Amino acid sequence: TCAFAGQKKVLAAYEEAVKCGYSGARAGRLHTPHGVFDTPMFMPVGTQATVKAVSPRELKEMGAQIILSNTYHLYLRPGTELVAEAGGLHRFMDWDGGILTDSGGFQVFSLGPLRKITEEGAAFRSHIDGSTQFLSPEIAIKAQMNLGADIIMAFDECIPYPAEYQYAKLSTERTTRWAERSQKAHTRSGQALFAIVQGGMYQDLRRVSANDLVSLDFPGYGIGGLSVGEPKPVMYEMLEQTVPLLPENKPRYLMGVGTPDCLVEAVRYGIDMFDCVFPTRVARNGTAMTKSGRLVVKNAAYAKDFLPIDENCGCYACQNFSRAYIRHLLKADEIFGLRLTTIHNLYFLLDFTKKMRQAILEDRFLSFREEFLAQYCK
Ligand SMILES: Nc1nc(=O)c2cc3nc(NCCN4CCCCC4)[nH]c3cc2[nH]1
Ligand SMILES: [Zn+2]
Repeated sequence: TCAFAGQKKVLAAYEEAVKCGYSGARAGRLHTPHGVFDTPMFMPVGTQATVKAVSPRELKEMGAQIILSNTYHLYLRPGTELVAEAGGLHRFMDWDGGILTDSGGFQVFSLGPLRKITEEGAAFRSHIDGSTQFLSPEIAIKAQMNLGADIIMAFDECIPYPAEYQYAKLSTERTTRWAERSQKAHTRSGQALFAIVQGGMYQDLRRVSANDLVSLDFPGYGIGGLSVGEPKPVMYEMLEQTVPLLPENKPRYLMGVGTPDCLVEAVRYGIDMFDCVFPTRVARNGTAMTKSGRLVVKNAAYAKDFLPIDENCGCYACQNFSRAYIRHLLKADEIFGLRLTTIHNLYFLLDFTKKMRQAILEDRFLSFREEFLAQYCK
């Protein structure tokens, strides 16, 4: 096991990671000001200070440990100073578990139309009111200190896919300079600042990015610039190049991933933390996640199906309601229908990472992965 080495200035520490077999899979515990959390972990996404359609009480009940929120959105609305005046994001949204905020590095490039990137930062137009806005490492870090999350992310550029080698090289070098500026601007003790590895889909740039950020010594590392439309084998290859270069005793967070098949592969490479809007987003169009793939509850086939979505699922939806009932609600545009599919999908992924952790601790992760992939149709 890798004992936790003392880290200056931070609490997102990594304790007792248990290696499993010859895979890089490990089960660890993440220390934050709001508790100690088990990894591998899935983090439900609450972009605008709410995980859509579910309450903090329901999140707690289904086993959520850390939830994600977005600096880009909260900076534009309601404003991060306002959240600070409200007592910070935990108070504002009544969540006493862990919170991780993304820095805006992805949202600016994926949401903000018309953007211009310079050494200083990124100029963009607000997707809300079209106003001209600007984010830099300093502004993004100050905004995240105002929000008061337990783990915050360095300001980076998520390189689009595909990208020319030269562009990926220059952007990755700039992201490393932005990481250093993020570090200098980060003065809030007790809050962990993670760097984000870039490098596009180029092995050498991925290695340079990882090595440069490791030498700047962060308490944890995000792996960015993936799940941006590249084929899954390319994503796995980038993980294979990057993860081994990151310190064993620090958490690795694969940003924006994902579906259960991606999670089980990424855990094998040594990833500890995941976030994705996928479970909450597909829930809102009536799709439920199961261990054999997706189940579109809205389909006519389930009109008289009085079984739950998944008979072996312990979630509130599966314990109390049938497919026929949920389908009826969805067809009738009843909000409760979306809530039930969302509760199920979040529970499914939270439970899935719990099952992976258990398999790692019992040294049977590789057979767990085999069995799961055999049953799961993508
Ligand atoms: N700061 C930052 N840097 C990144 O490179 C990054 C890379 C990311 N890649 C994704 N992928 C999300 C893909 N998602 C899948 C489900 C449907 C909506 C899009 N999210 C990301 C977030 C990111 N955040
Ligand atoms: Zn369920």
